[in-house]
Amino acid sequence: MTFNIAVLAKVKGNSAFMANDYATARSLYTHAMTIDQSNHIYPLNRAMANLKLARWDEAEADATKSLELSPHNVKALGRRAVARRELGRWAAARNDIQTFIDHGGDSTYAAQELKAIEGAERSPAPVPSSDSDNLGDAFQNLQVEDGTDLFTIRDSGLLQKGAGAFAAREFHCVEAEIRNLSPGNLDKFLSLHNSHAECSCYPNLALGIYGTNSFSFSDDNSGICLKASRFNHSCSPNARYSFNANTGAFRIYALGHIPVGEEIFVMYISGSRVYGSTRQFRQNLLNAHHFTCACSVCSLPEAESKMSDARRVKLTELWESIPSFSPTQGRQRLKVIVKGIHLLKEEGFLADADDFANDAGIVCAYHSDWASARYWTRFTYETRVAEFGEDSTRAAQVRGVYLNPKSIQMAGRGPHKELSDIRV
Ligand SMILES: C[S@@+](CC[C@H](N)C(=O)[O-])C[C@H]1O[C@@H](n2cnc3c(N)ncnc32)[C@H](O)[C@@H]1O
Repeated sequence: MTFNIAVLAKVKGNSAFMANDYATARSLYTHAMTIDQSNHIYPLNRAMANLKLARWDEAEADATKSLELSPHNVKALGRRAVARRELGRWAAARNDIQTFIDHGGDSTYAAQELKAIEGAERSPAPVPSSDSDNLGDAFQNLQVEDGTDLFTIRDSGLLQKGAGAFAAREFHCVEAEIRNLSPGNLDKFLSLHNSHAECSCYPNLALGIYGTNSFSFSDDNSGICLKASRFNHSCSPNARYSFNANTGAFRIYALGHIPVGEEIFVMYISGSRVYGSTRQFRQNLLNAHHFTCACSVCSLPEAESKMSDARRVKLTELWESIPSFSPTQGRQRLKVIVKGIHLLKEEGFLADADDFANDAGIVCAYHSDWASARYWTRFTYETRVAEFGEDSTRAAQVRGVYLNPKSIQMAGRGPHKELSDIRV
C-alpha cells in the first residue's frame, strides 16, 4: 500500500471535523491541498470547515476552487450558495442553487436554501466575525521508545541458517507512527519544516519532515518533538538539548542568560565538531541537513571568520595536547586548560567547558592542592548541571568528586604543588 500523506491528512481532517474540531480539520485540509492541488475533495471539505468557522469569504473561495476542478459538483454549489447567502450576495447564491438543481442536487435541500436566502434578504443579519484558528500547542513526542534490548540472537530453527537475530520488541516504522497520530498532532507534524522538498533523500513529504526535524535521543531512539523541532542551529549556541535516558525527559537548557526576544539556538552537530572546526568543515557536516548555516559565526565577514576558524582549530589542538603532558607538567597542563576555556568563551561557545575543567580537577588533586581541586570539580559539576540537568548521567558522573575531590583516582599521588594562581 502506498503512503499518501494528502489522503491521510484528509482522513484525519474528517475525524477532526466529526469531533467538531473545525480549526484542526481546516488546517489538515489545507495540508492536503498543498500536497495535492488536483483533488477537488480537499477544497470541498475545507469549504465545509470554513462554513462551520463562519469564514464565509474563504468558504466561497474554496467551493469555487473545487468547482474549477470538478465543474457542477452539487456539494460545492450547495456550500458556495450558503457562503454567498451569508455574504449577502443573494443573486449569486440563487444562481448556485439553480445550477445545483439543474445538475441533480437534492430538491428538498434546494427549496430550504432558497427559503433561507429569501429570509436573509428580507432581514439581513450582521456578518459574524471569524473564529480564530487556535490550534493549541501541546508538546507531544511522535515516537519515544524505551531502552529495552532491541534483539536477541538465537537459533533460527533452520539448520542451514544457523542462529539469527530476533526482534526483542516491536519496531515502529515512521510511516505507521504518522498514520496513528491524532488529527491535531498530524496537523502540527505537517506544519513542520521540510528541508528535503527539492531533493530525493526521502520518498515522501512525511519522511522529509521526519528527516528534517527528528532527534536522536540515543543510539536506537529517535523521534519528533513538535516544539523542540522549531529550534534553529547556531555554531555558538546559547542552549543545548539534553536527553535523560533514565527519566526519558528531553529538555533544552539555556547555557547562560538569554534576554527576552533573543532567539534560542541549539546545535545540530556534536560539541567538539562545532567548537573545534572551521566554518567550511561545519558546513560540510550541515550539508547533510540540507541548509547553509546562517548563524552569527558563519555569517561573520571574511577576516573575522578566519580569526574564528583559527581560534577553533587552536581549541582542538589544545584539547588534543592535554593527554601528552607528563604528570610532572601539571602547571603547563592547567595553563592549556585555562587557555582552552578562554577560547571557548571568546567564541561565544558556552557549552563543553566541563571536559576541560574535569581534567583540571584531576591535575590539582594529583598535586594535593585541595582548594584548587575543589574549585575545578565544582566548576565541572555546575557546568554539567547547567548544561544537562541535575538528574543527568553527565552530572552524576562528577558528583562524587565534586563532593569529595580526594576520591579522584590519582589524588595525592604526585608531589604537592600550589596551583591556585591558574584559574579561569
Ligand atoms: C529542525 S528545523 C528548525 C525549525 C525551522 N526553521 C522551522 O521553520 O520550522 C531545521 C531547519 O531550519 C533551518 N535552519 C536551522 N538552523 C539554521 C541555520 N543556522 N541557518 C540556516 N537555516 C537553518 C534549516 O532549513 C533546517 O533544515
